[in-house]
Amino acid sequence: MSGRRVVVFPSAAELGPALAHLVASRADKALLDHGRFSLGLSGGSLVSMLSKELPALPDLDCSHWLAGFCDERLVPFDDGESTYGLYKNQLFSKINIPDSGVLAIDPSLPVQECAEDYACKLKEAFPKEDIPVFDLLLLGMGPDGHTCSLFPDHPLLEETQKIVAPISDSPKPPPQRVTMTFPMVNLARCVVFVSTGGSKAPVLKQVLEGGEGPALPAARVFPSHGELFWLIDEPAAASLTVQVERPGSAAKL
Ligand SMILES: O=C1O[C@H](COP(=O)(O)O)[C@@H](O)[C@H](O)[C@H]1O
Repeated sequence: MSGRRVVVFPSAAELGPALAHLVASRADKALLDHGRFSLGLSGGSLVSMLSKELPALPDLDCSHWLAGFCDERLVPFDDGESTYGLYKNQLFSKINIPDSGVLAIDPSLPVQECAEDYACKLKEAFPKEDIPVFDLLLLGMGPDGHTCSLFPDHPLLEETQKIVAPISDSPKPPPQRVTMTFPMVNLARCVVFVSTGGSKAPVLKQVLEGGEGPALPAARVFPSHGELFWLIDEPAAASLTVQVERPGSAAKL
C-alpha cells in the first residue's frame, strides 16, 4: 500500500475535472505498461460526474480501455436503476470505447448465476491473473458507509474466496445486485473514492478517522499494493480532523 491521500476540493464542480485528469493519467500509465487500461466503474453520483468530465478531456482515446463494474443492480439495462444502462446512454455513447471493451452482467440470469457469469467474464478478461488486478477502481460511498454493494454488517464483508458475489437482500433498493468483493477490490493498482455533499460528512469522519464498532465497508478498502485516494468536497470534509490536501482545481493527482 502506498498510503492514503485525502484530497479536498472547494466543490464537486472543481473535483470533477481533477478526477477526469486522474483517470486519464492512470490510463496513460497503464497503456504504456501493459497496452490496456482496466477501469472499474461504480454507480450512483459518479455516473453523471464521469459522463460530464471524461468526454470533455481533449484527445481522450478509449480504444484500448476495458470497463467493468464494481457493482451492478440486477435489473434490465433499460431500467433507470441499471448502472450499465446509465453509463451506456450518458458516457459510452460519447467516448470511443468499443462494445467489446465493456464487461457487463447478464441481467436475464438469476442473481447467483449472474454473479458467477460476471466472475467468469472477468477471469477471461484477465487470463494471466488468479484474481483480476484492475488499473483503477472508482468507488462511491453511501451515507451508511457502504461501497460497491458491500453493506454494513453483511456477511459478504467476510467473503474471501469469490471475486464477485451475489446479494439478494441489499438494504438499498434494488435488493438484488452483484458486487466485487474485498479480495478483488484490494488488489487494484489504484482505488479512488469520490464523495461529495454535506450528507456524507458524518460517515466520512467515521470511515477516515475511525469510531466505535466494526469498521464500515468503505473503511475496509486498503489496496495491498496500490494507491488509495479519497476525493471529497468541502461540505463532505466539514467534520474531518485528519490531515488532508487542498490543492485547488488544477490539481494533478
Ligand atoms: O447503490 C449504490 O450506491 C453507491 C453510492 O452511491 P452515491 O450516489 O452515494 O455516490 C455506489 O457507489 C454504488 O455503485 C451503487 O450501486
